[in-house]
Amino acid sequence: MSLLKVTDLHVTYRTAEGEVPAVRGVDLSVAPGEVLGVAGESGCGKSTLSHAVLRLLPRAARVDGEVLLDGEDVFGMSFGRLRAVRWAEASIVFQGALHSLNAVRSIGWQIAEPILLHEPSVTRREADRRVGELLEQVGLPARRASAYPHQLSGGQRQRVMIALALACRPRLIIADEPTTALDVMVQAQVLQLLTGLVRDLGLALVLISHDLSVLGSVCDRVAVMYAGRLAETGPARKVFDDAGHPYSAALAGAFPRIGDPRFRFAPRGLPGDPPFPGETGEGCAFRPRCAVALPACATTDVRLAETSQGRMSACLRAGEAGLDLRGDR
Ligand SMILES: Nc1ncnc2c1ncn2[C@@H]1O[C@H](COP(=O)(O)OP(=O)(O)OP(=O)(O)O)[C@@H](O)[C@H]1O
Repeated sequence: MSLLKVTDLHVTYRTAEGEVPAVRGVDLSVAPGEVLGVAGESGCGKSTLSHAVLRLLPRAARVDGEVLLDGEDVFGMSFGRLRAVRWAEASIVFQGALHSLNAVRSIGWQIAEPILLHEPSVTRREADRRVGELLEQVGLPARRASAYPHQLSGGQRQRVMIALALACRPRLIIADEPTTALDVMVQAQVLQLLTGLVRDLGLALVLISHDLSVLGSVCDRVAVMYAGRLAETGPARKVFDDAGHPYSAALAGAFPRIGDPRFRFAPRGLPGDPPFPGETGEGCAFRPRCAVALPACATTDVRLAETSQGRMSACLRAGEAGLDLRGDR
C-alpha cells in the first residue's frame, strides 16, 4: 500500500500576468521504505509538486486532484489536522534549508523545538535525550547539540537538517535539492545517509534534484518531470542508464561523472530552456529541444504509458528498436 498517493495533480498560479500552469496532471505513489526521486531542470514544477503535497502553496495557487497520505485526503483535512500532520507524519526539507538554521540558537535547541511543539507530553529532558539520539543517527556526536550553526561545516549542517526532518518521527520525508550547495563527495555521503536511514526506519522519501545521476544512484524509482508533467517513470538506475524518454536521456548526459565511459569526452549538455508554463503549445512540450522528434510530435499530446514492466514514458518514439533517444546532438 502506498504511503503517499498523488492522483492527477494540477497546480496553477494566478498572477498579474495571467495563469501559470506549473503542474499539469501528475500521478505518483511512494511506499514505506521506498525512495522516489523527482528529476527535472529548474522551472519544471518539482518544488510546486512537493509543496502541494503538504498544502504549503501560496493562496494564489489553485490546486486540483487528490493527495492521499496513508489513505487520508490531504486536501480535505481541517487546518488543525494539517498542522498535526506536518512534521509528525510528513516533514519537508526545503531548498536552501542549509541557510535557514537559526544562527543564534544551538542546533540542539532547534531540533528539540518541533518535538516540544508537536508532542506536548514530552519533557525538556526527554526532548534533549531524543536530540542526542537523532544527532548520533545522522553521524554527529550527541555533545554537538550545544554547537551553533556557524561552528559546523556545510555537510554537518546538512546532517542537522536531516535530524530535524526526522525529529517528530514522520513516515514521509520530502527533500527538495537537499545537498545542492555541497561538494560532490559530501553530497554523496549525506544522500547515502538519508536514504539509508529512510530504508532502515521504513519511511518513505521523495528526493527532488535536477541531477539525474545523483538520483540514479540513491533512489529506488525516479519520476522525470518536464514542463509540469511526468516525462518518464521507472527504476532509478535503469532510467539513468537506459532512458526511455529523450528528455531523461539528455538529463542523464548533462552531468559528468568521473569513471563513467559516457563522459570520456565531454557532457553533452542540453541546448535551450524549458518552455514557460502556459507556453507549451500543441504536441509534445519537449519537441523544440528534442534530437529525435518526428513531425507527428508537433501535434500529438502523448501521455505517460507503460513501455515495459514498471516503466512508463510519454514519448511517441519510446520503445523503438535500435533508436538512441539522445540522437546525434
Ligand atoms: N508563487 C508563484 N507564482 C507564480 N509562478 C510561480 C510561483 N512559484 C513558482 N512559479 C512558477 O511555476 C513554475 C514551476 O516552478 P517550481 O519552482 O515548481 O519549479 P522547480 O522545478 O522546482 O524549479 P526550481 O528547482 O528552480 O525551484 C516556474 O515557471 C515558476 O516560475
